[in-house]
Amino acid sequence: MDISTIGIVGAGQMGNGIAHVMALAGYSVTLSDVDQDALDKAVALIEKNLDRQVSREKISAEERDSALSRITATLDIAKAGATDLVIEAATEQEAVKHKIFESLAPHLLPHTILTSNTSSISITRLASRTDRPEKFLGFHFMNPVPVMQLVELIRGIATDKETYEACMAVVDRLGKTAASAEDFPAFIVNRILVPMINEAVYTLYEGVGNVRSIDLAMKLGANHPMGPLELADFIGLDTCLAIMNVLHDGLADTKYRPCPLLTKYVEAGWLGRKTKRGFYDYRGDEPVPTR
Ligand SMILES: CC(=O)CC(=O)SCCNC(=O)CCNC(=O)[C@H](O)C(C)(C)COP(=O)(O)OP(=O)(O)OC[C@H]1O[C@@H](n2cnc3c(N)ncnc32)[C@H](O)[C@@H]1OP(=O)(O)O
Ligand SMILES: NC(=O)C1=CN([C@@H]2O[C@H](COP(=O)(O)OP(=O)(O)OC[C@H]3O[C@@H](n4cnc5c(N)ncnc54)[C@H](OP(=O)(O)O)[C@@H]3O)[C@@H](O)[C@H]2O)C=CC1
Repeated sequence: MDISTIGIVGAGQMGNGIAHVMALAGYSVTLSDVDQDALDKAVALIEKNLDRQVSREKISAEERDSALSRITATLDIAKAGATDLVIEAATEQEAVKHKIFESLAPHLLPHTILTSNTSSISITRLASRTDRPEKFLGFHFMNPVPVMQLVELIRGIATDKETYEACMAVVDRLGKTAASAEDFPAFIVNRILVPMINEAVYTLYEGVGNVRSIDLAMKLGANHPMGPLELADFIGLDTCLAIMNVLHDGLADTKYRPCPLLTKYVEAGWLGRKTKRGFYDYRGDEPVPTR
């Protein structure tokens, strides 16, 4: 099946990155959100990131302009539904995602493939509430989308071969690499990465190190490009907590217990970079550790 139009639901940090790479690869993109402010910010950020690519001579000014002309931002979810491939990239809450797939249902074309960029939630369960579980796939990009090479593809129990192959062809056209994961809580990357981040928060909670020393230790001691707390702020602490809850509930093992300190930051609304405060405070010129 040939895919030329893409609908993205959710214009947060992942939605804007996915719109960016899809438009650059020549797809016609409809980006939707419930919030006009989120849409405006997403388009401005895409423009800024494309400009940076032009200034670093990764793309030409013409490629930037035609990519931008292929993106339509809208509050109308119906327009995102009437496309060849829908990628849901809204907040990591199962109820929110079910509601989005329900709202999309009347607007889908008969051949529309439905996917979710979820970090952790069961693809089989999301698919089972739609009219097309065989045309449903986990399409999991990594953050920042324009930079990261990997896309995890997760088949639900009913996903058919044609759907998987059509999405694999999209990954190829983006110049990215796919890894297949089975549909178990948090798939591959986050099953390994997010418990490590949670352990870093326990390390902070128990006073083994402070924010700076924990991040420094993992950057210089394990050659990670970002320390685990810096990375948690980058991902979003609400998303990290949601993933730990899916692992804890789905695998029923206490080793996935979310650290109470992570919960406390989320309860405070200190969600990391996106709210300008998390394990670091980003309101000044330089990030300042909050512990
Ligand atoms: C939670 C989930 O479900 C799954 C996940 O995504 S988990 C998170 C996975 N991601 C990671 O682990 C990221 C870890 N961090 C890194 O790899 C690096 O710190 C990084 C790539 C983000 C930045 O690298 P860096 O060397 O410190 O920064 P910098 O030199 O400024 O940037 C490198 C390139 O990335 C680009 N870049 C950096 N941040 C970007 C962003 N947010 N958006 C777009 N492009 C970005 C820069 O423009 C630069 O591009 P060029 O090479 O074309 O010049
Ligand atoms: N952050 C990361 O590193 C990664 C995240 N993911 C996954 O991608 C998805 C999005 O994450 P991310 O972009 O970080 O989250 P963000 O919080 O940055 O963005 C989520 C966006 O979805 C919007 N939204 C909420 N409800 C709806 C709705 N009903 N309809 C349309 N839009 C809605 C939010 O609007 P508002 O702000 O108004 O609520 C917000 O603009 C999640 O499933 C996450 O797990 C996957 C890979 C990496």
